[in-house]
Amino acid sequence: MRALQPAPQRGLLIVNPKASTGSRRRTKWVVRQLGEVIDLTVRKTERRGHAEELARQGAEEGFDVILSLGGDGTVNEVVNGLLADVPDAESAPIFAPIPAGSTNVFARALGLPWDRRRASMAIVDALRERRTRTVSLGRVVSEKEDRLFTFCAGLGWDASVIKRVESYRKRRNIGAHYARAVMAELNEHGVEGDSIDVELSTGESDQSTGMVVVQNCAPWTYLGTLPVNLNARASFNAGLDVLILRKLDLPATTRTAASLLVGREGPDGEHAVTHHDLDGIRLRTSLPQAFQLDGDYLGERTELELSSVPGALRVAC
Ligand SMILES: Nc1ncnc2c1ncn2[C@@H]1O[C@H](COP(=O)(O)OP(=O)(O)OP(=O)(O)O)[C@@H](O)[C@H]1O
Repeated sequence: MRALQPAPQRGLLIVNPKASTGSRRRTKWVVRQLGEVIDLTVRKTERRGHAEELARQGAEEGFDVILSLGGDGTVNEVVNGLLADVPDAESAPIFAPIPAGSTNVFARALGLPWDRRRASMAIVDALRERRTRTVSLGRVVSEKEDRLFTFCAGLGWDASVIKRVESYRKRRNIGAHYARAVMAELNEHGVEGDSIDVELSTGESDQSTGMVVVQNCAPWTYLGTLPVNLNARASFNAGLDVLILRKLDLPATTRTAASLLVGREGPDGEHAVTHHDLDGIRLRTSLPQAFQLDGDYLGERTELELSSVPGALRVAC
């Protein structure tokens, strides 16, 4: 007598057709590969915010697995949607990020290969073998939102640069756009902004006049295959890490930039301090400052409450 096979998992693939390295051909290939291992439904996004609605609806409909095919913006929306109405990770669908953006930080931080085809096949294998792992997330509450983030949040200078990169619209050559945005930002505003007051859950406090970057995992981003580490010890198995750039002048910025690109440990010194494994961080500014979440510019904010959400999400990987 043959052993009973478990029923195939029901999967929902949420496709962002506008993602920078997606295509119809690639979507077809991904759908074919996934169709071999799960009972698959495919839905496409039509606008910003739609992936979140589709994921929320998918969780309500009882899909076992929800996958994104897009970049980190789509990952952020899908994760927020699938966890919106559930009490814990165990009650939510399993998530898997199939990379189709330009940097795909979350997927790569999970250990998926840089090569997009190999990354997709790694997810297919994990689904076939029903391999999952649970990771932490970050949460940000401000005057405008209450959202989860998968890898980072930033207030100040890095968010201003991201705003510029988005305004160039990054179809190709993200590295060149990034360099151009950094130079334009330096020329126009320099690196010193209004001060940001920082309060840590440990009771310590500090002040920054450049930027504060909070991470849920490492690295902060990639330039091509090169990881850029601001908080090199940040991990899915720990609380949040934070980098506070205290006071910046141009030579210090150049040294910090060099240590980010060349070193693996991230910056540390009199101008830049990091803190590891925190439960929470509160940021306050007198004037609104640029804010980014998972690499998407979201506008300006004056007050952010960031906290770690341990064991928040189950991922197939
Ligand atoms: N059909 C659509 N039309 C326009 N925008 C969309 C559509 N679907 C999703 N979006 C938005 O596109 C934004 C960018 O998507 P995503 O991050 O997936 O790709 P990307 O920009 O290519 O990735 P990366 O940031 O890694 O380069 C997201 O914020 C998402 O809300």
